[in-house]
Amino acid sequence: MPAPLAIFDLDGTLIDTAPDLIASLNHAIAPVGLAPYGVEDTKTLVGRGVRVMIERAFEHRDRSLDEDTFDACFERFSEHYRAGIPGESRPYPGIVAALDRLKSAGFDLAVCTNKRESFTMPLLDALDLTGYFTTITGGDTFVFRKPDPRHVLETIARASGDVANAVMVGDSSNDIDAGKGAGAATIAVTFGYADRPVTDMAADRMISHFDELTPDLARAVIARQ
Ligand SMILES: O=C(O)COP(=O)(O)O
Ligand SMILES: [Mg+2]
Repeated sequence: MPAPLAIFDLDGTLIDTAPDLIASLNHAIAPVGLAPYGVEDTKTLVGRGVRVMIERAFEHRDRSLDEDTFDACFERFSEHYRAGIPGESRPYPGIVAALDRLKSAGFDLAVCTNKRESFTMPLLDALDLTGYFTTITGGDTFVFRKPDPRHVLETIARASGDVANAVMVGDSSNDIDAGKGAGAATIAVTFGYADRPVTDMAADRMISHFDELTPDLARAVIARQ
């Protein structure tokens, strides 16, 4: 029987990345004359990767976006974001202790994020988190990504886990929908960038601080499946 597996979303779950995402977005859109966004806009912009974030930034300002403009914005975003890592991004309070607890209790840990690998890996490295995870999959690891359940299923497969013994921890409906669709247990965090009320996501459990994420809780949520 494979070890229990705890799978974490990244932006808004493991790491509070909002200030850096928004700063790089503003850097990317300034030359085309789009007014800057604030950190409070993260909830309506972030969650489905950089492409969608840039598309939404134009949509929200009622501006059309052609492919050349997108490419230029994407380039500017990528260069600025990568150069700034880790910037102001920090692991959420209590997450490192929670990862330590789970690991000590025999859990394997994985990351399943819609963030591209080329941003994900350096950020996890810079914050000394990489070593915790047996598997890290990003928004461009496969041809599908959350909320597609296959992103979760393939992450579990790469971690040699079992969906019946896995829990997906995330902040947005992408994470909870993908986890539930895969048949995994789900835990929603209430401190991230949810695009809709966390109470509406029907996760198996909600937590408002990582102090609540104990091996007992993770096992209980998995057992309830
Ligand atoms: O980069 C994004 O838009 C979302 O990333 P996440 O899946 O880690 O929340
Ligand atoms: Mg997230």
